Amino acid sequence: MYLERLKTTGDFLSISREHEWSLPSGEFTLNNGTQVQVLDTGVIQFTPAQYGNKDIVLSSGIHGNETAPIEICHELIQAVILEKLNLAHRVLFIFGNPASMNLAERFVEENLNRLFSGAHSKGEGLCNKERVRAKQLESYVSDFFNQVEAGRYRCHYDLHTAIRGSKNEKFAVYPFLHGKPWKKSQLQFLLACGVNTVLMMQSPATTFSYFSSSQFAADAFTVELGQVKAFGCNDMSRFAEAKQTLSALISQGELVYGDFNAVDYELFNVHRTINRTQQQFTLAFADDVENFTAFKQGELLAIDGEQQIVAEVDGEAVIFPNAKVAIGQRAILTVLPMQVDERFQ
Ligand SMILES: O=C(O)CCC(=O)N[C@@H](CCC(=O)O)C(=O)O
Ligand SMILES: [Zn+2]
Repeated sequence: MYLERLKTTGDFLSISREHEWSLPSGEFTLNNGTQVQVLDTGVIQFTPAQYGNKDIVLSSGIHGNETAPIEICHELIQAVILEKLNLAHRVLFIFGNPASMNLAERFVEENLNRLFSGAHSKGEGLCNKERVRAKQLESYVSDFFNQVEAGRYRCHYDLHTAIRGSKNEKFAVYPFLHGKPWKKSQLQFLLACGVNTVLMMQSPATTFSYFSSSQFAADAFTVELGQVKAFGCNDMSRFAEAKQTLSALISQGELVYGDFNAVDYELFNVHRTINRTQQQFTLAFADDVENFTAFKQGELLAIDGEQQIVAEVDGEAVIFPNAKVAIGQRAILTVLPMQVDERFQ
């Protein structure tokens, strides 16, 4: 049984990577009273003996080759199990796709981060391990939030890295809130993580962060920390603030920020999503063109079959351009700068 090894090493990441798609559940209690429950491979829940009012989900490795956040979460989990970090709140850590970590790939068969909010079960006859995993992850998150009394504070930070370089190295995606106000306190939290750039989505999505935001009213974000690198090849000093702030989030009753200052942030409204619809799909710019590169109105962005897709307005900037996505999926997100206004509370 892996539990003895987990107790002595705290290395839940290695155990998860050795059990790519499932791991028998098990539990134990730390000397400080924190209950440790392994729910599945990559899924570990911590319940302090006396816990505060926050229910916190930290996920990473939803894409297997996005290693910096996996390394951060690995170290946090290890610190908790080895009792170097005392938790103040209930926390659910998720390593999303251990099998794709072992391949050093984004996914094995299908992009896990397009399979939430029930998308795992759409498309008749379609079944694969990522679909099964998405459904399981939904139920772990759902149980985690629902196991305790209603009305508690919920958050979910789904940690990723971008495929391309980015003019803004760290940025977050604020899922569509269906007209609810964006929270300044969340911008402050992200800033404390070293993330000053936030994109406001304008429509529902099948991502993990949208799932927690829409179904559980959690403060949920996709957070992009740097660029894809192999395990061990990240300059972790670039993510020190993120690790420190996440550690504080789970170990301190409340986080305290300085005054909110709009000039600290670079905010972007999502202008449109460009989907790949045809087999023949090419981007009109090179692989080293970074996220947040702005185009002039009329400049060519992509060719989708016969259709030329051009920038609609001056300053339309590209995020996550990827010509290799499956047909029907997002190939580019475009954004325009925006300011803090009355829609932020
Ligand atoms: O750099 C890229 O092309 C992708 C990085 C990544 O995985 N981003 C997430 C964003 C999810 C969201 O829109 O909230 C993804 O594409 O799944
Ligand atoms: Zn990702």
